Amino acid sequence: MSVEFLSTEPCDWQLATHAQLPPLTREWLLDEGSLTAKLRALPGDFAVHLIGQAVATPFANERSEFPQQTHFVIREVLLTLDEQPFIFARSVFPISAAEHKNLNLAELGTQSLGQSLFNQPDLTRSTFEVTQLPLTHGISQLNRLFHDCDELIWGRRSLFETRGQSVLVSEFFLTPVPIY
Ligand SMILES: C=C(O[C@@H]1C=C(C(=O)O)C=C[C@H]1O)C(=O)O
Repeated sequence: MSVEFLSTEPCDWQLATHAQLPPLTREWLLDEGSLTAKLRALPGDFAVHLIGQAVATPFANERSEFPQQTHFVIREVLLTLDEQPFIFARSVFPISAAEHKNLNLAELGTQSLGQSLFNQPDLTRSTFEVTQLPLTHGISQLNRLFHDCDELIWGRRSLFETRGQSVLVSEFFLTPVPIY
């Protein structure tokens, strides 16, 4: 069964240290803790809505994070509070990570990827890269569809490493996140 992912175009990323981030934006984008935990601390019922998870071809600037790998799984989700989408997240990981018995990535379903990653004792995370999307980007259009709101959507990405495996996680902060 082929999956229709929502991400249809890559983003331009830059190291967070080079970006001029307003203070509240910085507080959200550069928080190194679990975004799932951060959302769960807000009012409302938290849920992960799975858009899709399948073997697929990442964008070139995602593949370049895994120079030795050739086959990948892509996972896209919406993190919601009371059914309102707060975060659109896209994760890319090699098949080897999907098959790793301790990571349980292949069976995640609507469980949060973060709950699996942040339970790993040897977890490390790279420096954040950030992006601010143009209104024409597909993810900005997604936000308009959900929230009838035009904003330059902020995103961040980082590379998690655990058990010799790597997971590239990109998270896009939709307009209910209090940074707009
Ligand atoms: C990495 C985390 O996991 C979150 C959940 C995701 C998922 O279930 O696919 C993807 C990205 C994150 O927003 C986290 O909670 O920090």
